[in-house]
Amino acid sequence: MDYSRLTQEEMLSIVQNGLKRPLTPKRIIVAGAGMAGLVAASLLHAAGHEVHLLESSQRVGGRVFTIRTPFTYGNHLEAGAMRFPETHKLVLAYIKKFSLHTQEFINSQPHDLIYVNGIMTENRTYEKNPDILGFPVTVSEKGKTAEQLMKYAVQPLIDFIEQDPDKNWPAIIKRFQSYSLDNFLRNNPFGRSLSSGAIDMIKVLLSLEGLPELSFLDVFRDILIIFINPKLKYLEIVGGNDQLPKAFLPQLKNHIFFSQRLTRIVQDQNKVTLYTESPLTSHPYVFEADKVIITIPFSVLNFVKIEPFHSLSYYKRKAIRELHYVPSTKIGIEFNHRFWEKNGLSGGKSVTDLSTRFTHYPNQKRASSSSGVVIASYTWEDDTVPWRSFPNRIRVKEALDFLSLFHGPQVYEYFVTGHAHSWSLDPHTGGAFTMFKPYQEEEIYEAIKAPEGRLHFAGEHTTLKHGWVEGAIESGIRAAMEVNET
Ligand SMILES: Cc1cc2nc3c(=O)[nH]c(=O)nc-3n(C[C@H](O)[C@H](O)[C@H](O)COP(=O)(O)OP(=O)(O)OC[C@H]3O[C@@H](n4cnc5c(N)ncnc54)[C@H](O)[C@@H]3O)c2cc1C
Ligand SMILES: O=C(O)C(=O)Cc1ccccc1
Repeated sequence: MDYSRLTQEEMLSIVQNGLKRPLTPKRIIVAGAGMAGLVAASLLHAAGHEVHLLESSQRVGGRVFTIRTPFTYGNHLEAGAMRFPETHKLVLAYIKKFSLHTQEFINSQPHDLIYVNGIMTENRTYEKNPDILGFPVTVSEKGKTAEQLMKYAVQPLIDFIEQDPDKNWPAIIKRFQSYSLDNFLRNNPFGRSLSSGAIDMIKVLLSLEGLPELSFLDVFRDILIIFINPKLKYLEIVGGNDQLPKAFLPQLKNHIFFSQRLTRIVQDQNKVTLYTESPLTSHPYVFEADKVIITIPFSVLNFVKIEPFHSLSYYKRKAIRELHYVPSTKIGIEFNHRFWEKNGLSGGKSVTDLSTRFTHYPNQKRASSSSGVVIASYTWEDDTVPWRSFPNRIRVKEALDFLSLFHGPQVYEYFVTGHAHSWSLDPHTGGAFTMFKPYQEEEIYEAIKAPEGRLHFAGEHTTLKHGWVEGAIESGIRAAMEVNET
């Protein structure tokens, strides 16, 4: 059975009630203690299997990564997942299951600053008169915001999907999986092609300028449907999103081997043998299992020898080689006074065509201290490449200088400290999240998630919710069902 066809209701029921008890418990190893691995291990352990996790780092959470050092106590940088759309019901179900406190993640608001084409304005002014930014749009495109222009280009697609999602998505994939984002916007199949000025406006204001060659469908599904919906609300966990992966520790802490980097997998008729080494000491270890769930990002799975060669299909190996991981860098800067709040920015963001691109301000209305950490820069794909080349010290300094263009020299007066995380330099992930290139959805999506003998696969990359915790959870449930039922 293809458990990736489980409905949201079926998955929510599994989160609440667990899996059915197996006839014969198995020895199961889960490689990777990110959200996918934790969910799969939690469900299988509760069902009665003997479960262990192998994790190369020294923490759980993976790309849910709340960085607290070097910031003042109570402050942190969400280097990975920072916002959960209210439509991501599986994330919300686990937040509720663990009784975690949330608050609104304010994704945008009227006082958001925009500094583009040398013009400084606020979101509320731009929304009334988008042409203020000076993009060379056509007469028919005048008076429309980037979100409105994007919606105009994709509305026929949204309408077709809404008619009958289950029936229509396969046809959409067939017809549009060859389109890159750029190609779809320039040669719109619905006769709604946009001018290059309008496309520039969309790419700058929606932070898409770095990924025009990526699959239009993937960008549409993972980013556009979400970010062009002004009514959609987002949540964050008060005190740090890492409380979500850490909430699995009471159940799993005695079943996780940390600092165990998987280097080799050998499967035979009766078992799987896993070879690891400690990244700290290079000491080798060996583990055996009846079934294995691999949640390791394919970017780093390329460095794991999987034997015998034909224990993986041609298309699985092709997928592991080819799957694209978007680079991303986040730079957090702590200030001892939340000066941005006097401009009405509690939460919300600044958007610019300068190298910092998106800046996110913390929602700290209830904070006890006067300090706060701003995500001074959040970049994706090509936009993040220049930031990778600098050491952290320079990244923080450059980001602070860019911030001074928005907020003046007070940024230097209130500056406390800063820290940056570049995901493509992270040896545990090798990138931020997957995004398909054109044609990959039809060519390798099924192979990415398909089991291969005793090996099962989970992780955000094995779903069509690339770049979201919801996808990781969904995959963990699916893989747990596969292992439990076979
Ligand atoms: C910059 C950024 C921003 C994001 N923003 C959001 C957001 O706002 N909202 C949202 O919902 N999602 C967001 N995401 C996506 C979300 O964080 C991920 O989709 C999700 O956390 C992935 O979980 P996973 O279990 O699939 O993979 P991971 O979390 O990567 O877990 C894989 C685990 O495997 C371990 N590992 C790697 N190699 C080995 C090895 N050889 N041996 C053993 N263990 C190994 C890793 O250390 C890691 O713990 C963001 C991600 C990034 C990077
Ligand atoms: O919310 C974010 O910042 C994310 O990372 C979500 C996301 C998912 C897929 C592509 C880009 C961003």
